[in-house]
Amino acid sequence: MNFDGSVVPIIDLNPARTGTHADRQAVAKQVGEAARSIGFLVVSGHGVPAGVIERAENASRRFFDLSGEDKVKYAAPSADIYRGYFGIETGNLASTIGQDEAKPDHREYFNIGRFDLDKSDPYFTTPTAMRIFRDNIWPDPDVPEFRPAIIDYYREMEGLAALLMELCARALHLPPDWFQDKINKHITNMVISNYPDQPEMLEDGQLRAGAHTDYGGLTILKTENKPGGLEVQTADGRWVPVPIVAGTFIINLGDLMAQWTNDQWVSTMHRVVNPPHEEGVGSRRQSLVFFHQPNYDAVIECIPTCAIGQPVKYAPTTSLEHLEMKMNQMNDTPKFRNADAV
Ligand SMILES: O=C(O)CCC(=O)C(=O)O
Ligand SMILES: [Fe+2]
Repeated sequence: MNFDGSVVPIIDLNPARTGTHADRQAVAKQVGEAARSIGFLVVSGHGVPAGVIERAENASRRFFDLSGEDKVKYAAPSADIYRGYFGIETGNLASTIGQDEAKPDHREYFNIGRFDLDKSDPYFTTPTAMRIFRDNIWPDPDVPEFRPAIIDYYREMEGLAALLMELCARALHLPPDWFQDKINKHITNMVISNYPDQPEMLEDGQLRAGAHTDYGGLTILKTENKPGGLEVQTADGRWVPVPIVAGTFIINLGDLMAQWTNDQWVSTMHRVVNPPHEEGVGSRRQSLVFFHQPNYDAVIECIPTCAIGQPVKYAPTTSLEHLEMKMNQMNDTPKFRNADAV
């Protein structure tokens, strides 16, 4: 089942989308095996149109091609707003696992949140909601195609995430809709990261993205096959590359899935490494990352089928409580420090 000898399996979702009940169960079983062993999987047959992906990738590339001066026009107006453009080396993901001294990640990124809130539903207007559902910042004047392309892509990701969560429920011997009321008002942040060409070596110990686990339920990643890519840490501590297969997405579980399952499933440590020096020129790499995050008030506690015969490891938390705990650990270095150097 593993792709090309990798520890990360490739799983065809097509039978789960179009097949019989038995087909769905069979795909769910594969998802469960990957979740239990490495916490990463590569999915093909996902049904997301290639054109939607391509438009989102092209619009994003055009955004990052703007001058630093143009890009900072789309930066968040204050540090507590996690939207819009963040300049190169503004933070280090390794700070979220306690490595406060780690050097800043050599990437720039753009954050997008939900854009279609039903304001007649009080969930979306509470003081907590006001803090989370900030207005998006769109680069309309400079890249008018960005907003529609990203909205279409984000909608596709919502559908794919719902399918994956249903497969997770099946794999955990839960009713297929078990996660439904925990994700139907999700608070997903999508991050588009650009890792620029690296003509020069970075500082010792500095990476494109430092080691971390993701904070939410699951992450859907679309990236490129470039020198200097994504690595996952195996249970015995080795770092191994994740295969980049045309037309697929990489899925990884986040901390909430590990807590829900009492660590039967893994929220795997991963990082983005630098290209070899001789391949630094031409190594520019872009990732579209959909951090599927359950409803802010979703309670995360050991699910019944994972509590059998084992002590429960984690105290209950909520989706938002965990997210904010991790966000507060992120050691933001001064923002937009080198914005015009890219
Ligand atoms: O760009 C990648 O391949 C993954 C980045 C990542 O792990 C993240 O942004 O959380
Ligand atoms: Fe990550």
